[in-house]
Amino acid sequence: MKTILVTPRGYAKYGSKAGKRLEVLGYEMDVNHTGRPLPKDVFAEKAKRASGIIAGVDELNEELLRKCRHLKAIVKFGVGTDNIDLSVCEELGIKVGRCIGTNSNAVAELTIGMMFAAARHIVSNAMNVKSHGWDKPTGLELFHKKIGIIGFGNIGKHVARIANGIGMEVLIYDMFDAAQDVLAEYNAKQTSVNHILKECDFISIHVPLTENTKDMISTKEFKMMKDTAVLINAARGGIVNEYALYKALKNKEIYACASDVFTTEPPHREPWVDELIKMDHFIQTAHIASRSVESEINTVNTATNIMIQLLQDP
Ligand SMILES: NC(=O)c1ccc[n+]([C@@H]2O[C@H](COP(=O)([O-])OP(=O)(O)OC[C@H]3O[C@@H](n4cnc5c(N)ncnc54)[C@H](O)[C@@H]3O)[C@@H](O)[C@H]2O)c1
Ligand SMILES: O=C(O)[C@H](O)[C@H](O)COP(=O)(O)O
Repeated sequence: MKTILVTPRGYAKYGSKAGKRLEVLGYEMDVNHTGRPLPKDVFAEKAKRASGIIAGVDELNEELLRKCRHLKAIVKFGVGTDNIDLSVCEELGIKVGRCIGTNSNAVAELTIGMMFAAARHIVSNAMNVKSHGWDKPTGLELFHKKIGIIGFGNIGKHVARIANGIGMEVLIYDMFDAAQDVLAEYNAKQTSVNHILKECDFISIHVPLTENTKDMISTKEFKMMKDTAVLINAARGGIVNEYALYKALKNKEIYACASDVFTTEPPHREPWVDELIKMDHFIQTAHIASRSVESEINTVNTATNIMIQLLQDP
């Protein structure tokens, strides 16, 4: 029997009907119902037997891919494929699909939520009240402030749309120039990364993790930012150099940062990482940006359609 390995929790929750469409085509569904990512060794054993994998952030590196002798297709339950060695997939003829746009509004809404939370100390103040305090910190408003969006793809555009509604001035940077009508639609001005770093009050990262974007925001870039700047990273760990971020926050070079991602997830508990995570002007969430009911249902359907298409392609 040919098997489709499915690891994401969203698929286990909402995918039983969609999974039947693959069963009708003769595939057995091996769905991870644990609610947690599979341990690496368990994932590897299951992957080696699979014809298709609907994967979350599970690592599909060269060593494992070369052992997956039955594997025809991988569908990323989301968009970021930095966990999959794409060049080895190409060499081995393993097709790779991703669910473009299905989670982009979910990520944009979390991004905007983090901007408000970081600017108004919502998390640290709620924690203070939970431990019987009644501190009253003063924060910053978003209205009439400049937001710099680095990466103007599906998520960046949703962030721009919401930021417009809040009354922010929207500046964008992308490696590809946006067309004038698209800029007009999002009421956005195209500029350079350096201009965004120097001039923006809120800076939000929405590029993929690649060799070009690793450490895109590090010591030099923090020095360029305003000391009132708020940085949001709901893209990938490693695009913002976390040690440089720790130094910048410790030295009050920026106002605050909120991050949904970390280079290693969960973060390795080194002393400086613990110190960073405890800082009042730093918010860390556990890579939850894509996890809304709406986004997970959308992604289940799209991932299933793509898997069927890839398995049927000659
Ligand atoms: N936190 C989460 O749960 C979560 C969820 C979804 C996506 N993401 C991350 O967000 C990223 C963006 O997602 P998306 O759906 O908007 O993807 P997308 O492909 O629609 O947009 C990415 C944009 O980045 C631009 N880009 C790529 N490299 C660049 C560079 N070096 N400099 C400037 N621009 C560059 C591309 O041209 C593109 O416009 C994903 O790759 C993923 O890593 C995170
Ligand atoms: O790139 C994405 O779409 C998401 O960051 C990623 O896939 C989240 O994966 P999850 O932890 O929800 O499996």
